[in-house]
Amino acid sequence: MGVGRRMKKQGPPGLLDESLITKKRKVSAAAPPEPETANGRNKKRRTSGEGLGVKKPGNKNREGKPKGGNDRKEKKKGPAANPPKAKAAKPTPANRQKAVKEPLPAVSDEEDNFAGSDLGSDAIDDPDVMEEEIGGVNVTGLDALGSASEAEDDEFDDFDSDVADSDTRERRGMWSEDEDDEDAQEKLTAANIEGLTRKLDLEQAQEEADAQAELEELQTNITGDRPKILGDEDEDEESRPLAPDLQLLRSRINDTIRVLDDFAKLAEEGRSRAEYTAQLLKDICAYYGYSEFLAEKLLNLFSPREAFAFFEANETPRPLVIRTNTLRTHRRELAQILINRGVTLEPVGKWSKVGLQIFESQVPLGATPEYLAGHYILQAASSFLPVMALAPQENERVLDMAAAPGGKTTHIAALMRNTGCVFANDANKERSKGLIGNIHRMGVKNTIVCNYSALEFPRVMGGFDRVLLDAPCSGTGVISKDQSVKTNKTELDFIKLPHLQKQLLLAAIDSVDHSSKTGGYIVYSTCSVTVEENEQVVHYALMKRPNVKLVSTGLVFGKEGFTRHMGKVFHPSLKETRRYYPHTYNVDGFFVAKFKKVAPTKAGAVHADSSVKASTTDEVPVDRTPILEEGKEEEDDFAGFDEEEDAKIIERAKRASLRRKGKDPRALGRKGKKSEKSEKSEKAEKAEKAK
Ligand SMILES: C[S@@+](CC[C@H](N)C(=O)[O-])C[C@H]1O[C@@H](n2cnc3c(N)ncnc32)[C@H](O)[C@@H]1O
Repeated sequence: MGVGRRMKKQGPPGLLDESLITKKRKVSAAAPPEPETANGRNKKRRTSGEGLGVKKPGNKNREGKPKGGNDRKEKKKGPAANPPKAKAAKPTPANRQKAVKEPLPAVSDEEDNFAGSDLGSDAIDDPDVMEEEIGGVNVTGLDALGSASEAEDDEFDDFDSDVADSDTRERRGMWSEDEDDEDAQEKLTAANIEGLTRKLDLEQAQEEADAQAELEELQTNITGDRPKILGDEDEDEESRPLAPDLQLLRSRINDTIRVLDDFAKLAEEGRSRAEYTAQLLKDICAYYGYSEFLAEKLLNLFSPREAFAFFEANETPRPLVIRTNTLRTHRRELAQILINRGVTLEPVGKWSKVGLQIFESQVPLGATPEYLAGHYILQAASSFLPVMALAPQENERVLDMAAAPGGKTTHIAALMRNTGCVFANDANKERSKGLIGNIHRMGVKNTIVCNYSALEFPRVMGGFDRVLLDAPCSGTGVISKDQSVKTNKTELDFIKLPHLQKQLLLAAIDSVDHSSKTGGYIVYSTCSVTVEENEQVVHYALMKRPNVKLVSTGLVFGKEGFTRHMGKVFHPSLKETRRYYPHTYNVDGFFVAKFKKVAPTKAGAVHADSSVKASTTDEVPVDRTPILEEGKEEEDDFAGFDEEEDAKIIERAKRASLRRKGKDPRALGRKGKKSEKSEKSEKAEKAEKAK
């Protein structure tokens, strides 16, 4: 049982990062969000997770002092050291959880988002699992990503400004969409003020705790001890207790990280870095409940200290966020109504004009009249990002390749103001029903739902102005929502999934019209943080399709993608891609890459066996990119409804199919010729008769 589970049993987790909000508020509202240092994160965490009954990083234990003594000492410290507890009269995470944990509608548009992937439980199909999250409201502020007190333009504004909100605009208050409505704004703020005040109280308490923690750490560092962490070589493994001592584990994780941070000074004589790293890996697996395979993969993405922050963040839920459906309403109107219903909320930050972060709610957010009328959708904040990067324009033709249950499709349609045409495709029929439901509920009228394996594109249809591939993935970015990811991912998953993702991405590229007057873009996203599913997939596509290049995502925050990792070197333009982590931005882990297609795909670049059926859970994915006619390299790769060409492709597919079955494909040719002949003689007969 992982710590997450344990926490569920023992009560809700502590605050994720309240101080992040406070700190960000101190900097200029116009300043772009900056990632928190892993160090800073750790300090904050020291004050949370009390329900665990374990020590937090930086406590006195890591100095080798008796644990029990430290516990007592900490209790004595009182409110400053443990703000959430000290503020008992204030709303606690448990209160908040209770407030929003109301029954949800039986059929939720977005529920069961992890089910039914083509890759079954191996692939995470939807990071927007917000319905399930309602019980886990976290007061952490997404406004850490930008000030909440930013000018709010009408959500129907030109999209570019949605992506990169102008910093030069005057600040007009939290909700105002124009300068004449200060009264309305005052009312709204007053209604919401109670909840926000409580939040600020918590922030203050958190700050005090941080200061205390910093002091402690300073004291620890002054002592400059060399903690005894590693066991002796001749130590008997079997003599160790079976059940891990969580307190000890956590303390040792802290100490190990401290040693790895300052190896020369703190490591024991004759011990190597590798030994400490191995110990850390073991302890992380035992403490958080990861398989060693996955923990190592994740550990390798970060410095030890940052990895710890990442693993910690996976133990707490991300903030609950809703996206305003601008086809139906405006964010301020929606906020007003929800506040009147007893919801405490705030804009997610200046990076989005449509997101609202929910702090508490007296009503079930998945069953309000506004929800049922499609005024909003429960959607993880990071799920806004791929669509913002895609930046669909009015009157374009857009393909959403893996669309169910439609969080991003409905966002795309809203940005296009219901003009043009969106093709929302998903290989999973069951999930497509949820997609259709969301499309109807949210008043989307420019979208056609289809049910193909996306590997079939562009043979199904091509020539799109923009394509979004929000690919099925392992879900290592959303572990806080699905703790099973910690143990159910195997080496094979990280072979099969990237293989499928690569083929899907090639299909996405081949489905775009490079000569589109307004677009020619492809966005690839996953809710995973592994390099195999992200940089490696993008790098593969760049190698296979020299007719695309990576361009800026236009997103105002996010960490650069890797250009090298564990000895692998990727194309330098990978720095244009963006990574999102729960511990840096308090959003789900995500990856976003944006390509521009600059030329048609050369026919020679595409080789596939199109006879194989769409991928299913058990199949090892195979290359199913479309077959283009050889000798037509210079032509556009638009794959519309060219009957003659389609007939040839089908013929080739049939031959390939026969070959695969061990049959002679020439039989098909003979049959084909025969039928051609008989067709001719039939025509001749008819002509005779007509005479
Ligand atoms: C990450 S989810 C998509 C979430 C969706 N974009 C949203 O925002 O609501 C991935 C989706 O890919 C679908 N999928 C898996 N394999 C596919 C394939 N070969 N072709 C098309 N869709 C596929 C799954 O059914 C799943 O709905």
